[in-house]
Amino acid sequence: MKQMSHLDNIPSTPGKFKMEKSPYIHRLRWHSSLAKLTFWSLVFLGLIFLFFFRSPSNPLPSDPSRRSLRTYSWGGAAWEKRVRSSARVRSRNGISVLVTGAAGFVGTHVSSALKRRGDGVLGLDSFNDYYDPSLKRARQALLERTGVFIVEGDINDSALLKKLFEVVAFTHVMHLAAQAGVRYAMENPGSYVHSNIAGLVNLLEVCKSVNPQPAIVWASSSSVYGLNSKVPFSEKDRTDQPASLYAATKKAGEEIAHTYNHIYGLSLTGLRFFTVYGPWGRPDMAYFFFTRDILKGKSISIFEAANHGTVARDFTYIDDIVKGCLAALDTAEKSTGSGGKKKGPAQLRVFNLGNTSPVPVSDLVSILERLLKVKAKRNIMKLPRNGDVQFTHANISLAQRELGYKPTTDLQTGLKKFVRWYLSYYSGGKKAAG
Ligand SMILES: O=C(O)[C@H]1O[C@H](OP(=O)(O)OP(=O)(O)OC[C@H]2O[C@@H](n3ccc(=O)[nH]c3=O)[C@H](O)[C@@H]2O)[C@H](O)[C@@H](O)[C@H]1O
Repeated sequence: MKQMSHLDNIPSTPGKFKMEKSPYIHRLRWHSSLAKLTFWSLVFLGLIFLFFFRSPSNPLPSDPSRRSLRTYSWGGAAWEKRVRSSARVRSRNGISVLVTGAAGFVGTHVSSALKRRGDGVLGLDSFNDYYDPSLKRARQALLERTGVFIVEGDINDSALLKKLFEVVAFTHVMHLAAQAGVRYAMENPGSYVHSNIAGLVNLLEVCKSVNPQPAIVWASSSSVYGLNSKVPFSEKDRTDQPASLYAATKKAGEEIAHTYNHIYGLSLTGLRFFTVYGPWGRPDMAYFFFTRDILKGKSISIFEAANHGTVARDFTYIDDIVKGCLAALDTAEKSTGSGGKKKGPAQLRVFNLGNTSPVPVSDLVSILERLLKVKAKRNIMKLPRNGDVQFTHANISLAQRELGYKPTTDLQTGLKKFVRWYLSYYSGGKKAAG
């Protein structure tokens, strides 16, 4: 009773207390306070219940901002054996590489190329549902046939990453796991922070602590050039005007890489990919969903800039990108630190990996029309304010000089290969599509 009158005496809103004098009002207040107490107690109990009894095996995969809640099962003798066997180097002077995002578009191609030349490869992928996970599973099946095991897990899971380094002393990490897509950043900003910032930092934290430290090559993006209008884009140009949160997180990644290189002696190479396309590509990219929609007879939106200005991209074929990635791994110097301590200066690089011949999006559509033998229903619309920039164009002389990078596939040739794969994959021949 004492407690109640005490509660009763606490004004819910400052200044209100003195006005309430009638005993009737006091009774009402007593009831409403009891009701409030009961209500908040139930809310509190509910929260405790949610916190402690939420089933970890019931993730929320359709809400990527909550990906941190997802749990995966890993570990055990059989699992470790698979990890070891996948990462075993089978050629002289081969390297052992942890490929994050291995079930992704670029990750699958890079993993299979490394495996083909006898390197040890272990994949890591969260299989999130940003786009159709069945495509990721099909890529996984493809890699499994070549002897690459993909561990299912999140780059934010330190315990898992530490375990992987305990089992295998990876010489290199090819870090391709990321939240991709420029326009989606407006829909789900949290997923970009989760993967491209928190995930990257977590990975670097583990890499800096292990002994020996691996050399790291990772995917940055052409989008870091943002509103830069000096063409072609050179690594020396300004990258402080990102036009999307995606671009901002990739740019942040480059700065984070600088820090880990500076403090811990990690060898870090960032690759600025320019609109990569090809077989086994990403369904969220324009060339991919244009193909799907043209075949379905659905209209497609083609963006144009103000005053009918052309929107263009330096589309880069996947095989050229793979060569650039492998060359970056092969020329990466060793990290200089160990066990979290820097011993000397380490390599820090950034390269453009583009094609150096931008193509207007409307020309991309014309090529697809010819290859698919179907006329597109074109809906020309003004470039929405969604993070897209008007054009990209890579200066690749640095990559040419340092990596021997030389793209050889033009858009026409590359799209032909993509369309052949697309038709085979989606006409029921999913398994045959290679
Ligand atoms: O280089 C990168 O770093 C990025 O490349 C890719 O981004 P983008 O270059 O924007 O590719 P993509 O979406 O295929 O749009 C292609 C063109 O079609 C135009 N576009 C797009 C959609 C549409 O409906 N209409 C349209 O005209 C659109 O305006 C654009 O001009 C990756 O997705 C990204 O993850 C990142 O890696």
